[in-house]
Amino acid sequence: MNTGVSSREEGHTNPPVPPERARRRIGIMGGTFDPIHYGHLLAAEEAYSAFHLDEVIFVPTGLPPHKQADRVTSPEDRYAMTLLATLDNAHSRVSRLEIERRGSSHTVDTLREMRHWYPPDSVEFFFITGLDAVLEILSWKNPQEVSGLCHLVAVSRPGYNPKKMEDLPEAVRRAILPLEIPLLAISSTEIRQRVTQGRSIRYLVPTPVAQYIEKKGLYRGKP
Ligand SMILES: Nc1ncnc2c1ncn2[C@@H]1O[C@H](COP(=O)(O)OP(=O)(O)OP(=O)(O)O)[C@@H](O)[C@H]1O
Ligand SMILES: O=C(O)c1ccc[n+]([C@@H]2O[C@H](COP(=O)([O-])O)[C@@H](O)[C@H]2O)c1
Repeated sequence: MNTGVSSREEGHTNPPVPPERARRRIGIMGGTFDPIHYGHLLAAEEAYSAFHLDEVIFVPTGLPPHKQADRVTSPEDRYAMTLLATLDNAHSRVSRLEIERRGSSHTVDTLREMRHWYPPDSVEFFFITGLDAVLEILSWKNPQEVSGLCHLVAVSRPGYNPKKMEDLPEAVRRAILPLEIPLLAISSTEIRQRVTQGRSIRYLVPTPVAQYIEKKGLYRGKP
């Protein structure tokens, strides 16, 4: 037991007391996840390691602001697939925050709400997005406030040029942490198309997600 008494007085060497971590570092991986795939999972895991995060919270959107609501799979199915994909990862969890909130799922509202889950100034948020999403951030609700509430981890994604981030306003750029990850040219669109065409999605999504899609008959009739 560490009594706080120095090792010399106790006659043996105490292990060094690790310095207190000032603030918890929480990754937030937001997405429509229709369905979740290895591109999402790799982005979250790479951010977890690169920024020494304590955990990553996956937040499936309720109503994705920039996607046509009637073409998106039900929030409950997307939530279930996100859970299945992350169950084997002890530092990941999935939040129902956005799927239980009414109206469009805006990141600023999520960050404002999540701040109140923790004591004031005890947490730092790392919102994890693909480069494609970060380059669109000026079309989000209150992008400058978003940039003030979190670090924006911009992970590389095939087909998007990181130099384009230089065109964003300084207030947003300040919040961005670019992160190069192994490029995976996987998108949910392509997975949906493959299922519709009866092609394999093995090795693009975790097996339990592929099984869920099959069992529920998702994407069979829509590209
Ligand atoms: N292959 C990938 N590599 C890196 N980031 C990705 C990848 N796929 C998606 N992301 C990022 O994950 C987040 C959630 O993405 P989303 O759920 O919209 O998936 P998507 O594959 O882009 O979907 P869709 O094809 O339906 O538009 C976004 O920030 C997106 O940029
Ligand atoms: O806040 C906004 O207005 C906003 C607009 C577009 C996208 N986002 C968020 O960006 C994340 C990726 O979105 P998407 O549509 O690529 O799945 C997801 O968490 C969305 O809620 C947020």
